[in-house]
Amino acid sequence: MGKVHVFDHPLIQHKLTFIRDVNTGTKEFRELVDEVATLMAYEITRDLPLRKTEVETPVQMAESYVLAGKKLGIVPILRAGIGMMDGILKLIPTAKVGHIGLYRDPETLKPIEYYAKLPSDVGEREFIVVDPMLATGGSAIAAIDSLKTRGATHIRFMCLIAAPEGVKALADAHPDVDIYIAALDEKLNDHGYIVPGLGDAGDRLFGTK
Ligand SMILES: O=P(O)(O)OC[C@H]1O[C@H](OP(=O)(O)OP(=O)(O)O)[C@H](O)[C@@H]1O
Ligand SMILES: O=c1cc[nH]c(=O)[nH]1
Ligand SMILES: [Mg+2]
Repeated sequence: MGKVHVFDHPLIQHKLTFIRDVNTGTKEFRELVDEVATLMAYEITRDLPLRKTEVETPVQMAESYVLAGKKLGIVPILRAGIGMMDGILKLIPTAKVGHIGLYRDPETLKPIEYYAKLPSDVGEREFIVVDPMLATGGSAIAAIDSLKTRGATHIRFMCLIAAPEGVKALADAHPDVDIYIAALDEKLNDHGYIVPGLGDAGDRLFGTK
């Protein structure tokens, strides 16, 4: 079973309050999601492996460290995942980016894939799949299915807000995938929205409502 990590860093929790706020407009919402994504990227990379190296400083040679693990890939789930991408790339600028396009059918709540484009060296990378919302879990499960079908073997999932139903569904479907969240909310409502949540992440990011 994958682990579930809740990032309780005070800056993340503070910014999340304003992301949730119904009175926060599109510009500020987008900026806050970007900032929280950067902070979450800082936390999620905490366990990346290092190897020792040497560097010549202006004073003398010094023992130091560089990253030594697999190369990284970020996969935002379109659309809303795009809102987290730049914030992550600020800290991991050499990561390659794959895109998986999914929307939730409003009647059935089932995800429909409409796009997938991944780096060519999928099998050699460790992927972080990102989406602000983990509701029923259907979209995250489908995105990770799609990545695995194309050869990915090391995958983590990162979101802002998760419902318990989505965490359970994702953990059951992909027990090898660790889940990183900023907040675990109460439940889903009858329309599959997270309660209390933040509303429709895509619409709030892109101003489409
Ligand atoms: O866990 P689930 O029940 O699958 O719901 C979560 C999905 O719903 C939202 O996307 P949406 O379908 O609204 O598409 P959008 O990003 O294009 O707005 C959200 O960004 C997730 O991808
Ligand atoms: O609460 C929710 C659930 C799914 N997608 C969203 O954007 N918000
Ligand atoms: Mg949406």
